[in-house]
Amino acid sequence: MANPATAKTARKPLIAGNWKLHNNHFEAIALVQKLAFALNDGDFDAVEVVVLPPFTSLRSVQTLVDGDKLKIGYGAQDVSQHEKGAYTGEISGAMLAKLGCSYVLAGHSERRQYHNEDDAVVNAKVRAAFARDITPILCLGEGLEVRKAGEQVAHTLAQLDGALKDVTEEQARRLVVAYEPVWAIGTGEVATPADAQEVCAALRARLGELYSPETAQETRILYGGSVKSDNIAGIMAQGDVDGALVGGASLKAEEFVKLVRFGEQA
Ligand SMILES: O=C(CO)COP(=O)(O)O
Repeated sequence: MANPATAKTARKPLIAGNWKLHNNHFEAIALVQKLAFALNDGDFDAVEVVVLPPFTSLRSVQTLVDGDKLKIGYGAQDVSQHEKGAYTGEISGAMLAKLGCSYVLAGHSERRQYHNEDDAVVNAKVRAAFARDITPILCLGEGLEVRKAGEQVAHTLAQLDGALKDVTEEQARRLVVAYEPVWAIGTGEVATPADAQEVCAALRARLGELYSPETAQETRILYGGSVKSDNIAGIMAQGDVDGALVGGASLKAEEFVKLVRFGEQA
């Protein structure tokens, strides 16, 4: 078994901003420019920085990132499980790949809750992303009732199993997992570092069972849910937490920059 400390060092931290339903394309450009202006090469060497704007802002973000050779990555918040066809309102993996998206969220709790996405749909979306060489950020997490019942580990592991059906080991090596307890999203109710570590460690162990210990050690596992500059340091100090998936705090450039510099926060 690899030394956990060594293994963690080998995984580059990822700080991803999920903008949700915020920022038209003008606002998106302004925010990415502010981030690019404030962050330096040292930041980008230490941490991978990614933004996940709404679909309508992706083209503008692509043009800015490509034109100015910015080191900021970008991706989408959702992808259709379908390749093409009569699916009004859907966006395919091929379309996202054409826009240069490196990442796409799959199974965010807001999609599960408001769009009835179950594990089978999430699995199809994960595979649709991999089919286009886009890295899915697979979101998992329990609601408050499950947490109160102490079932958070079993619940998230079942979501992981469901989402990774027919995903190959070679694909799993590129996967990013995000543990986002639903009760901590947008509520200001952040999980304690120990809460985050408990589930992230269990997810990594399950990846080891489903694939191999090597793959489990390579996979980055993020925490998400009310991450702010004043709580990120404790969360990032955990052995199995490799980054953060950030909603509200990613909409303000100054705050997002502080998150990227999590090592400097108290
Ligand atoms: O859902 C989240 C990121 O995907 C978390 O959102 P908040 O950071 O606003 O709680």
